[in-house]
Amino acid sequence: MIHARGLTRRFKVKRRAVVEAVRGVDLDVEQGQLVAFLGPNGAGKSTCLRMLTTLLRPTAGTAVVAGRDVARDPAGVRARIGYVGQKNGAGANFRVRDELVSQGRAYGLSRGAARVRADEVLGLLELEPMAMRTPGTLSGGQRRRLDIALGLVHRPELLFLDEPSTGLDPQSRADIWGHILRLRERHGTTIFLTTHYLEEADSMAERVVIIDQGRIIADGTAEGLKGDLAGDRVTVGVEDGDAARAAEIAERVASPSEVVVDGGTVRLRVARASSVLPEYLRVLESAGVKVRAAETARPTLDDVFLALTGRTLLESETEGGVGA
Ligand SMILES: Nc1ncnc2c1ncn2[C@@H]1O[C@H](COP(=O)(O)OP(=O)(O)OP(=O)(O)O)[C@@H](O)[C@H]1O
Repeated sequence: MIHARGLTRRFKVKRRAVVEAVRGVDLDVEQGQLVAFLGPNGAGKSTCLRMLTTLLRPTAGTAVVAGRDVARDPAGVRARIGYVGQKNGAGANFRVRDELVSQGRAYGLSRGAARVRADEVLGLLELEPMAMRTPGTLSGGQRRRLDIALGLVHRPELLFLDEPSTGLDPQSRADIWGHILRLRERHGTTIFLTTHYLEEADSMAERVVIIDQGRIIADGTAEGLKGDLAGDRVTVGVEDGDAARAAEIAERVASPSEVVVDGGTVRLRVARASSVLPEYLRVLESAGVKVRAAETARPTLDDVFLALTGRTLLESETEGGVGA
């Protein structure tokens, strides 16, 4: 569905300065996949999305999207994809159903066919009760559903969603996700979305692609990335005087990728806490080290980003972007 090679975009900002927003991105997305595209502010997500949806020409590289080349046949790409941007504008004055009908007409459907399709997408996004209202009277979550409905009128095989759940309350976010998952399940739609909510990407998407400073730095299932790149955390509390020995024992029995001693607390990063912890506790006990507390935690996608870049995604966000 998406095949990008060496996709690159530079922006000239001042007389000589150039921002390399996207630097040689290779990406393959197969039909029916749900991919979450993550990265801090300024990482290059929107620029990638705009190139893949033909809104922006690549400086270099190629992309074939839904079987059409973005540079040679942008109209062909646009006819086959749906794009729901961050701020989509359904006009505030038309009724919801009329908005959908006119979108269908804009895609070349006859008046009758556009009406039939409008009713279909109203049903798909459970917007029937709002059909006769104007978008201005809808809640944030309902408006977002209307944005998605508008992106689906022409039955795209591939849907791009830029931050579909941002700015919504937790219940509306869950509701939007329910609809996204259903769309994929019932219609096999390929979905490529950006999100700032790491937990959502973790639990909902089958594939996570992480971009930083214009380059893809990780690509895989959330579980795979966390297992390979971050590892579980094990925290053990001992007497202050025993901490160094507990750390030394950890090096021997737990194969940790990281050991940090902080007062009477020993923090480890290990591949699989559930199999390491019992043995570690047993050896500590037989060495006479008294354990006050022991705790394990699964890694998060932020731990993956930290392992790859030395920064957390959240830190990078507050830095206000890490452009080239
Ligand atoms: N039109 C432009 N002119 C100059 N620089 C640009 C332009 N568009 C984007 N950039 C720069 O390119 C880099 C990538 O921006 P982009 O918007 O793709 O990031 P992003 O990952 O989508 O960020 P966010 O999460 O904040 O939306 C940034 O450094 C940005 O300032």
